[in-house]
Amino acid sequence: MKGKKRVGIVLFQLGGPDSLEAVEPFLLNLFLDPDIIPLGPLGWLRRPIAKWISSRRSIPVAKKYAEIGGRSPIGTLTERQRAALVEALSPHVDAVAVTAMRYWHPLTREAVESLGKAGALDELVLLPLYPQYSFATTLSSLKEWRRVYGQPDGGPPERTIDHFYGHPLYIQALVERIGSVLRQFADGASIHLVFSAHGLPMSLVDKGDPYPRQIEATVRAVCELGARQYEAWPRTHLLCYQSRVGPAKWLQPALTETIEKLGHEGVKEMLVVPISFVTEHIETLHEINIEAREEAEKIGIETFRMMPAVGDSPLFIAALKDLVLRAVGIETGSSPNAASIGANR
Ligand SMILES: C=CC1=C(C)c2cc3[nH]c(cc4nc(cc5[nH]c(cc1n2)c(C)c5CCC(=O)O)C(CCC(=O)O)=C4C)c(C)c3C=C
Ligand SMILES: [Fe+2]
Ligand SMILES: [Fe+2]
Repeated sequence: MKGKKRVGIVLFQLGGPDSLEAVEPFLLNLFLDPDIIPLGPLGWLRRPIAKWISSRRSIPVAKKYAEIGGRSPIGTLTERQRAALVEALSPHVDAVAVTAMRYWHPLTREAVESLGKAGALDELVLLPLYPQYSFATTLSSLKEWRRVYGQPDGGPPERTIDHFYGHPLYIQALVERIGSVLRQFADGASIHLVFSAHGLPMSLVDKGDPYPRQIEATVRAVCELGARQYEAWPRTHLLCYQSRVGPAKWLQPALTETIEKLGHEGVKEMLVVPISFVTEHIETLHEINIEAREEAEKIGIETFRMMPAVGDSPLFIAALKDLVLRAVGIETGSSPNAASIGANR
């Protein structure tokens, strides 16, 4: 009998500064990315503009990183996901998983080097850890992969998982996380569920970026499943977008406006659900858990809670495992219904 397949897995993520000194070069890498800031004919100004923005922005942003422990936890938390995924896959395939961060170490180049050291592979699975596809995240990472890795002759066949916003185990992982926080309220049904996704400039949405539609689909699926599984599932939910950068028009409504509006309506209890992230980082730990919380308190909201990210929870790792096994054509028999997975964007 043939042994297990050797499967390379590349986990793509945004990355974050691992020290306060790394904040400025991290931001420089981010603002140098034409998929984050398309400059069109002004592209030749990219470097001076990116240098200017990152040097100015690094001062307030480093203060925020200082308040959440002096670094982004995204590297450590992604490493936990990577290790848990390899372990979960071990009965089925011989997995070699590496992480390719878009703007800070381990960068894509380092991921390619690590894979090179792993020896021959039967297949390669590209798995961006962004549940919802966006030009700014998924596409940017995959383009960087192609630039750095190229298309080596005789390389293993590549399978790309470019989104998983409706995967039943991912949805279940979110519902379970929300459920665990709902229990901390006297009556879950009467609180406000506020889904908060990372924002996106309207310029990308107008170019056909499927991200907002996929976010909406995730929210719908979570609420449908939650209402079926929990008697005290909140009767009201809203979707808003956080972390706008710069003066251009972004997806609306903003998280801050939403909190303000709910406060004025007399809402006293809310649970914020970060919906586009799979680990904690500055956007959840600072923007929601510090800044939005302060805002909420000021406006009279008495109980403000945030759902912890799906992280390396067994259900989320099971979702990633299922995605990888399907990508390499292995059926385990315990997989969820194929029809509900990876619906078209
Ligand atoms: C879900 C995913 C994300 C989308 C879509 C996205 C778009 C996007 N982001 C910026 C600018 C910044 N993002 C920053 C941090 C950051 N962004 C995401 C995810 C998405 N971004 C994550 C996970 C993080 C956290 C990284 C960490 O340190 O832990 C930052 C840096 C922080 C700051 O300066 O506020 C910037 C800048 C743009 C412009 C954009 C769409 C075009
Ligand atoms: Fe971002
Ligand atoms: Fe951001």
